[in-house]
Amino acid sequence: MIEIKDLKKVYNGVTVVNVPHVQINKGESIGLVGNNGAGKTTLFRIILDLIRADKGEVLLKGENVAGAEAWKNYTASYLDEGFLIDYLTPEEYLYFIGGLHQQNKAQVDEKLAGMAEFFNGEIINKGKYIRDLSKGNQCKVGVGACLLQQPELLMLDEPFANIDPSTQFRLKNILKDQNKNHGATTIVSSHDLNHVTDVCERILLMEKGVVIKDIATSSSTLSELEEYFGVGQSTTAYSVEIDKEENH
Ligand SMILES: Nc1ncnc2c1ncn2[C@@H]1O[C@H](COP(=O)(O)OP(=O)(O)OP(=O)(O)O)[C@@H](O)[C@H]1O
Repeated sequence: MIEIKDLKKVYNGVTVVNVPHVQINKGESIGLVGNNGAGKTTLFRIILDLIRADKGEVLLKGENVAGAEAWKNYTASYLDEGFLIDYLTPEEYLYFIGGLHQQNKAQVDEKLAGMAEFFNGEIINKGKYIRDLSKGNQCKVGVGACLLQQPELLMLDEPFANIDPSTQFRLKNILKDQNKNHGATTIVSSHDLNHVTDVCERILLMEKGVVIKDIATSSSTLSELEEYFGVGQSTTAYSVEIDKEENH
């Protein structure tokens, strides 16, 4: 489905993406993790032809995304609020997106009805413009717009970051459903290792632009990632410091 070949992106003399080769097969669920500045969003942007690489290429179904159009028909993504149209209400925006995919109002309404739980009564017919929604509710609109498109490839950049725990739970079920029941290939970046290992069968770990680990998710993946990020370690060190201070 996706082949990344010899990809490099350089900003101000610093290589921020450097991926010699990664192949993602149809139907895979990919989690992209890595510390701040690791290059996750830049990689997403190159895959979506929002920015151009300095070297190399990204092929979707064998076609270089840079300059091609066909991939836009089967790819849906939400990276940030820049994907939305601020002066529209959510329903105006969602009808607009549905229209781009040859769906009439009734067809969009039917799909939106299926998203009612995910929207949690905060999105549709609330008399608010997208610009006035909270970041989390804007994210729901963006994800909703993706789902309307019934994409073969769904890409979400840090979708769990601003949404509440109930919505996180619902989004995880949506992602699993898209992947298992609709055959979608999903790529989700996240700093939440629990969510990403719960939802994704394969984890790509980026550091300084390089994919340094490519792991098939297993029962040990979460602890392996926690160890890499030093989550357990730093928590323990911090507790020891507190214990020391409390004993003085
Ligand atoms: N337009 C730009 N100009 C200069 N440097 C940039 C630009 N866009 C990204 N970078 C740099 O590229 C590197 C990778 O950034 P990127 O946003 O892809 O990381 P990330 O893994 O998504 O980080 P985060 O987890 O913080 O969202 C960073 O050092 C960033 O400062």
